[in-house]
Amino acid sequence: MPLVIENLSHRYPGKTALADVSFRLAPGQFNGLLGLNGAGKTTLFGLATRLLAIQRGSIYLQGHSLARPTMAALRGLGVVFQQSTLDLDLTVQQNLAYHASLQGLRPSMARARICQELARFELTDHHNRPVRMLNGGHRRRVELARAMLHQPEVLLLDEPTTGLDVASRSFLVEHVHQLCRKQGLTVLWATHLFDELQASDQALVLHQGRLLANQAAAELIREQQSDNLQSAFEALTQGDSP
Ligand SMILES: Nc1ncnc2c1ncn2[C@@H]1O[C@H](COP(=O)(O)OP(=O)(O)OP(=O)(O)O)[C@@H](O)[C@H]1O
Repeated sequence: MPLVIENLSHRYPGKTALADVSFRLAPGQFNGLLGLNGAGKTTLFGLATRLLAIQRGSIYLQGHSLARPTMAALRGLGVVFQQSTLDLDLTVQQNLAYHASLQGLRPSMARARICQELARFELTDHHNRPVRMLNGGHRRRVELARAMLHQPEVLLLDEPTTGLDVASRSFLVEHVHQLCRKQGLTVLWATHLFDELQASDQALVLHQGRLLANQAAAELIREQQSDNLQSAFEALTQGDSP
């Protein structure tokens, strides 16, 4: 299994952010991590990317525990954080080349991979422009291209479409779904925008630190006797509120 989370709990001073969360992601699956502000999504991402130390529970990346990860296991992970981490003064190409060198890609391999990802995200014409000159949608595409450079098997994205217009949002949603279908990429996509999930995507509902559902979006809608994912989510989480 690409990513397994077992009995994960996390507490900040005075606040439980995650309470006994367990799930496993199947290969090639698009998983929407659905939760309102404060549900615990970013905390979960922080633990999976080792920005936060695991207090209780376990995370396995392709069978390797994150408590003692190998370099090979860590290379299986790509991440797009909520806040952009691009260098605005560097060009698109320079941002990607820097990341490729951090990932230890040989220069010839790095050039080839950068070309492929620029083409995939329709950025080739922008490769020489400083990131500062790109619009928000194109900047997000650069971050995705960068996250895919080392060909990870698992991609984590924390609310990647926040603040983007409709066209940019659907470009990203469609391209990441294609990566799952065509390349077998496993995706965990945190969002509170319900239309970003397709019927066959897995919907993981996180509410007040607890995982309330983990099933196909269509199944969740049926089970909650709702017309769409948003009302299914509301039915599920309202029933759970204190
Ligand atoms: N450093 C911190 N110290 C104390 N409490 C925190 C800290 N970081 C997060 N929290 C709290 O933990 C809970 C979960 O936060 P988290 O950021 O993981 O949620 P989220 O689902 O990512 O929300 P958002 O969409 O707003 O980023 C929230 O109640 C938040 O206020």
